[in-house]
Amino acid sequence: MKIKDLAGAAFPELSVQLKGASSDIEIAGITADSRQVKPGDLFVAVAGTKANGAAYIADALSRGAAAVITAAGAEAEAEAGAPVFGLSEPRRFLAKAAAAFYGRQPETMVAVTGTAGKTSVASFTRQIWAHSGLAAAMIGTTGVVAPGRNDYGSLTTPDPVSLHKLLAELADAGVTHAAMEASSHGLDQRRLDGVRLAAAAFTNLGRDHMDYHPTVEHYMASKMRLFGALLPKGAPAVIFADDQWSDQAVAAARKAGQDVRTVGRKGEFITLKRVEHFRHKQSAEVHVGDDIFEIHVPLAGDFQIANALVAAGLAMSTGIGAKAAFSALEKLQGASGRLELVGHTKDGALAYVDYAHKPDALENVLTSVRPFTTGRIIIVFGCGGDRDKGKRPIMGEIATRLADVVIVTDDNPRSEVPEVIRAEIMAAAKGATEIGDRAEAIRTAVGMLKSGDTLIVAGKGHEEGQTVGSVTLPFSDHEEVRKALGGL
Ligand SMILES: CC(=O)N[C@H]1[C@@H](OP(=O)(O)OP(=O)(O)OC[C@H]2O[C@@H](n3ccc(=O)[nH]c3=O)[C@H](O)[C@@H]2O)O[C@H](CO)[C@@H](O)[C@@H]1O[C@H](C)C(=O)N[C@@H](C)C(=O)N[C@H](CCC(=O)O)C(=O)O
Ligand SMILES: Nc1ncnc2c1ncn2[C@@H]1O[C@H](COP(=O)(O)OP(=O)(O)OP(=O)(O)O)[C@@H](O)[C@H]1O
Ligand SMILES: N[C@H](CCC[C@H](N)C(=O)O)C(=O)O
Ligand SMILES: [Mg+2]
Repeated sequence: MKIKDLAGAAFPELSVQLKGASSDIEIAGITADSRQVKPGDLFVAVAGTKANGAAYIADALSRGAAAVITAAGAEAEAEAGAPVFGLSEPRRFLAKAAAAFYGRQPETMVAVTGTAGKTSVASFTRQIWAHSGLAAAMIGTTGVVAPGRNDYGSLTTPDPVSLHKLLAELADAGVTHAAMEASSHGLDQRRLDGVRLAAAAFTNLGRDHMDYHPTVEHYMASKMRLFGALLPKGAPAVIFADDQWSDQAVAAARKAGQDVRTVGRKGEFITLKRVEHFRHKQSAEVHVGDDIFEIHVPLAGDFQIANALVAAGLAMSTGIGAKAAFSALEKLQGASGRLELVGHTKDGALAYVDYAHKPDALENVLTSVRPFTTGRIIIVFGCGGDRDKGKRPIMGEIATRLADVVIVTDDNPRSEVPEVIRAEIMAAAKGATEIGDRAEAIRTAVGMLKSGDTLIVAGKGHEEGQTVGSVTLPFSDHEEVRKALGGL
């Protein structure tokens, strides 16, 4: 593909620089990582959190880059060898150029943002579409699920080059519908700017990623790019109505001229009237216009009703009828490691694996299991290293307030000293026990279970590794819980 065809009219800044022969430069591939450059590739230098790609232009050229895009101003300093063009938004260019280069995307794409519930909503939306016979996919924290495909994930929102390569593969394999997660990092770093969205959704906002975002307003504003910058005018914006931040999300979508569809107790598109919680399932009455539906969700946790309604809202905004959407909910499978029942003791104490690794999620999950726990709630959790340190004491406090037995352990300490992370949690977790080794912490907790108790092992969910330093050792909460239950 020629460089002039990569970004089309979207980057007049580039068009004016592409004079004469330079506009016919052939591009063999695109990358933002100089170490990945192959001869003939376009290297897009972007400024990141640790490094500035502009410092690697020489490296990219030495590996045979055919051309370079960098921040306006930085091109003057680059060594010659191939054309170097300066743009005001290299990250946006990267996303648009990757979309143009790989070309195809599933016809109907939706994206969901929010602090908690993204993976669940993306997974549920895929399941509702699939229930109606559509070739549907999901892309998110747990990976990629599509007909005949199930890949383990790494980033919640992949970088634009991997994302568009993936979307083209899915479209070529016949996938027509895809639901993806839009993380705040992804939105802020323009990873989704090349995706053609048919609808988008917002679940809620709570504390997360305060190591990356300077303020909660910046965090919310990054999320609101989904409506303000990405979703086309007039397209459906499905918004969970019962969160503290719902009004701001509605205002952002209205300002962008979108078709706002609220769901929840205060929702106008899908109105939640009544919920009954059982041990492993929930039933609810919902109204859509003048129609009344009784829905049954075979999952525990109040929050799953909220996620199910957002997913139904997205499906109903992309061609699925209300009846079909709600009947699909009866067969819903929870996303791996989201309040997932992994087993129970002989006398019926339940053991769940959950992905709560932030305060609101922990609070939600602990309050969700209280109504059906006649004995004690036992929680095993930790906090990740190289991530928001402020959430550690907050999560310590929540755990001790809402659970009866708290065991603080390790969860991906990464480059930090695990004892220090645990101490920061323990400082606000009066009466908690500290057991660094996660497998031992799980064994200890399972060994304590008595009839009526509920165990929650939180923080790692679907993860298959424990990252200590720069090494990821195989580790699965599911497996450790099963092993411990088997040994009773
Ligand atoms: C903080 C963060 O989001 N970092 C992501 C970001 O890296 P960055 O732009 O900050 O990279 P950098 O290291 O500063 O380097 C800047 C640029 O120089 C380039 N470079 C660097 C070295 C070199 O030799 N040559 C070279 O060209 C890099 O490729 C990069 O393009 O862009 C990279 C490529 O897209 C990501 O891999 C990387 O994710 C890191 C690994 C990460 O851990 N991200 C997490 C925090 C994340 O994104 N999480 C969200 C939300 C999770 C959730 O709550 O669900 C997610 O979407 O997963
Ligand atoms: N709607 C919700 N409201 C509050 N908490 C929720 C909600 N949905 C899920 N949770 C909690 O958050 C955890 C993660 O859920 P999920 O993976 O669906 O969210 P996510 O937004 O994708 O999270 P991440 O950003 O970490 O990928 C669950 O295990 C549960 O503890
Ligand atoms: N997407 C999140 C996942 C955190 C999961 C938790 N197990 C941890 O390692 O902190 C992040 O990268 O911040
Ligand atoms: Mg997720």
